[in-house]
Amino acid sequence: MSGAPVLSARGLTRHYASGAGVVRALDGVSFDIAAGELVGIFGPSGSGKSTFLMLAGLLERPSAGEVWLGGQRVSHAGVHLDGLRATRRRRIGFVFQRANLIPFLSAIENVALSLEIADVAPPDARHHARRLLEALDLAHRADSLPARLSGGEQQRVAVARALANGPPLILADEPTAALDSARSRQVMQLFRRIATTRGTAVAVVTHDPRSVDLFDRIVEFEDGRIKK
Ligand SMILES: Nc1ncnc2c1ncn2[C@@H]1O[C@H](COP(=O)(O)OP(=O)(O)OP(=O)(O)O)[C@@H](O)[C@H]1O
Repeated sequence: MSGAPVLSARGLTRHYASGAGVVRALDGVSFDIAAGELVGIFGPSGSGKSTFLMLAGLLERPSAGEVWLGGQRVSHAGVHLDGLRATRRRRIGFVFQRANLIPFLSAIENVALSLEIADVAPPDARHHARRLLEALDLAHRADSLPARLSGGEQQRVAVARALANGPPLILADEPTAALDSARSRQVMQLFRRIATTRGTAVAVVTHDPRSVDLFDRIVEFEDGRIKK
């Protein structure tokens, strides 16, 4: 299995019924992301970027096409999404525009929770969560509630949470849209570091041209397709 792309999208398509017509949100998108690769997904509003992440992240079923993870076909038009829950939890980490941390849990508890949901014993989860926060330069914030953290710190906790189960794939949807340019750069550098040092495949949807130098590759969407 080694050498297979971490993520392979093949002819990925998603149509939505809209009034009398059909919206072709995604229209036959194929591309691979290898281990250790940081890919930027750009394109105008409505071009299908978020839809792609929802399909690649096994959160929605494609109308046609397939999603392969590590050389294994996991999603296709007939798939039952409920049956993919365990695969999603083990193999994919998500980061969204807002950190969406649980407000009454500290930073470390937010990270540990995602491990406990995956059946890690609470003391081990807490230990691992602390190590992750240390690795992301957040050890000194471990016991703070989200409201006491800056936007950039919250987003780094969200990245720690996405990394907690050691997924081979991270999917991020506009993770820096709510941040100023310095903090946005810091979060993008974090993705760069994760890809390089852990060999994680990372796809980041963004409108922000300031971090293009960090990407290994840029994919541009237009009208639900990859722009040639
Ligand atoms: N659940 C849905 N039902 C109907 N149409 C949808 C649905 N989700 C997305 N669409 C449509 O599909 C198209 C692609 O949307 P998508 O959110 O993937 O674009 P995007 O590139 O992520 O845009 P943005 O940069 O604004 O987030 C749009 O025309 C959108 O209105």
